[in-house]
Order: sequence, then structure tokens, then C-alpha cells
Amino acid sequence: MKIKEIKVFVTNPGRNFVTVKVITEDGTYGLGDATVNGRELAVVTYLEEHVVPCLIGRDAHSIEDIWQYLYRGVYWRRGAITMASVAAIDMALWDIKGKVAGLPVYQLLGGKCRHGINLYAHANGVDIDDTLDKVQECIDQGFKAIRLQSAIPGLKETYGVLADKKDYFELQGTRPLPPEQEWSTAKYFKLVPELFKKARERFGDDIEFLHDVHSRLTPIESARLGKMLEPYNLLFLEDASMAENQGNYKIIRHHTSTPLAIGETYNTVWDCKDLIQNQLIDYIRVAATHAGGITALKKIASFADIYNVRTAPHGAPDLSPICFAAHMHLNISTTNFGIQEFVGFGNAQSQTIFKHGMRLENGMIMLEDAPGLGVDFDEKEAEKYEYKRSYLPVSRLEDGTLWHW
Ligand SMILES: O=NC(=O)[C@@H](O)[C@H](O)[C@H](O)CO
Ligand SMILES: [Co+2]
Repeated sequence: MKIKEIKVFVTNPGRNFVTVKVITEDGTYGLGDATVNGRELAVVTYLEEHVVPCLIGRDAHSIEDIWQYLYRGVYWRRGAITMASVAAIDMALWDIKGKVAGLPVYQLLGGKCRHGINLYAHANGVDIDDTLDKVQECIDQGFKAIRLQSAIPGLKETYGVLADKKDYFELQGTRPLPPEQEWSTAKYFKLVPELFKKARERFGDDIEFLHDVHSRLTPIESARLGKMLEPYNLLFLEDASMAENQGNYKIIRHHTSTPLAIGETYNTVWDCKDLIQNQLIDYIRVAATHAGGITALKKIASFADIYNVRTAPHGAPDLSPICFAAHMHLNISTTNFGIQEFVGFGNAQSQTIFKHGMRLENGMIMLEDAPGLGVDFDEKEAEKYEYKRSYLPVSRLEDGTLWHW
């Protein structure tokens, strides 16, 4: 089944998405997500200029060989741009294989281990009370696990929340330059333990709470925060410290029993191998788009299973519904799946472009049995929303030092 054509699309229905369409000689096509927030065109060029020419004429069924060809076959391995390109091709080939077999991709990955996929939703507030009101909204929508993020008194903006009550996610597609947000670890420490104390007082113990530090603390600060949060029994504390130094987590792990999660910025198993095999984390959060696709995530999950590490795939709005669908097929067929981040299926415009049958039911995703990944891409609709350069924010300490966003 030869690959005849590969098309790459960039569309901005409120934020940029990069979509790959692999078309075989008999017209069967598969879709993949190649979105790297703020660097989208780098991936487009990598694909069109350096990947597509090598794949035309190859057998679309040879998923493993093509993965190795794109990974080992390039001297400059790893990195967000390279691995998003490998990932998008990989997702598209799994999509094709499912369509040819007439089976949903999860059936090719071993079939269902569970009837539905547990999610965690986001509660982002401008202060503690607003955040707790957002938690109540999530509970009313049926979510059993909720990530709490609050603006920090005294700081203009911070991760996940903008002072004008708009969640930064909604503004993601309209940032011609990186907005500069403030950070103060001292102010953050005054807020977070209080946030979870109040949350437990108001909602009790039966709801799962999570929190994302977004890599802003040094290891000993993360250790301190982890200890302070132990009474509130978080499902996990995410990105407690910067991801590049896996050694950071030896320090954190030594001091706290708060479960730790990391991985949304990782591109290969090598980025997290030591964390997993030394059991320094409890959840690995790699995303199909950023860590090499379904083939790679399946291998990372199997490796993690040996060390009691569960998966909690990244599910931010900068991943398209194609990536989200790939996660659903992985999550439903992976024994050590833990939980899936969910921030909705995108705005109304993006839902005219990415069409799928995934259903949200009582805080879970129920997968229908469409062959392949079960998502379609409307090229005509996509053309209506031109690419617009847009960036993620950057973070500075109050003295101006550039910090981890
Ligand atoms: O856990 N989720 C996250 O940290 C995300 O919301 C990231 O900030 C965005 O994907 C960056 O584009
Ligand atoms: Co995160």
C-alpha cells in the first residue's frame, strides 16, 4: 500500500494547529497532529522539505520501519520539531492501518482494558474562591478529578489564569509576541497550600485534586511544597521542577510522598528513562504529538509499567483532536493508563474542522468504533482560518530575571 502524497496544513481557528494527511495510492488517507505551540512553521518545513520526499512510494503499512527510518535515519535525533514530525506521520499510518483493517486503532493495540477513559478537568480562578467555584462547575459537569490553578495575589498574571478573568488558553492564537508574565515563588507558596486546604474543607476527600507547578520551583522548593500538600492528598503534583534535570527528582522524592507527574515537554523515552526506572515519578505525561506518536507512547507505557509508573497523557488545547483521539486509543488499551487531561474539544470553529465521535460522559470519554483514529479533517473549513504567528507567554521574576514559564 504505497504512500502517494503527504499534505501538511496549518490552520488557526483561534489557535494554530498543524495537521498531516498521508494519502495512499488507493485513496485511503490517515491524519496526524504536528502542532508545536509557537514554533508551528518549523515543523511544517521539517515535514515538507525533509520528511515528505523520503516517504513517497514507501509502504504505509510499515509503521515501525518508517518510525525508525525517521528517528534513527536522521543524525540530529530528538527535539520537539523532529519528534512532532515523526509523531504526525506515525499517527497517520496507524489511522490508515485501522481504516484498511476496518477496526478502531485500539483494537490493533490490544483491545479494550476498560469501558471508558477517566479525565481530569481544569479549574482556573482569579483567586481562591473563584477557583473553588470553578471546581464546583467541574463537579456539576460530572468530573471526578480536577486540576486547580489560581492567580497569585500581587502578580499581574500567572500560568493558566489572566488577571482579566480570561483563561490564557482562550487567547492563545492571538499573540504576535510572547506576553511577559510575572512570577514570585514566595507569593506562590502563600497561596497554594491555602488553596488546597480550602478546597478540601469545601469539597471533602472524595474528589481527586491535582496541581501543575509548571516547572517553576527548584528541587528543594518542590520538596517543601510536596510536604505541605501531603495532608490534601493530591492525585499528583505536576512538573514540580524543571524537566531537563531528571536528578532533581531524587531530591524531591526523598522528601515527600505527594505523587509526582512529569513529561509534557519530553520528546523521547530517553528524557524520562531514569525517572521511570528509579521510580522517581508516579505518572508519565508524554503527548503523542510531542514524543513520537502512538508507536513511541506504546513503548514508553510498557517500559513505565515495569516500574509502577502510570500514564497521564498531556491534553492541553495546543494538541489537536487528532492527538487527543490517539491518546484515547492508547488510554483504553493500556493497562497502566492513569488519567487523561481534558480541556474540551476546542472552540466552535475548530470543531467544524476536526470532526469526531468522541463523547464526554460523566467525566469520562467513551470511544465509538469508527475505523482508524475516528477523526476527520475538513480542508475547506481549515482554509478559512489562516495561520497567524502566535507565542506562548514567558515568565520573569519580579526583579526581571527570565524564569521558567
Ligand atoms: O498540563 N498542561 C499544561 O501544562 C498545558 O496547559 C501547557 O501549559 C500548554 O500545553 C502549553 O502550550
Ligand atoms: Co502541565
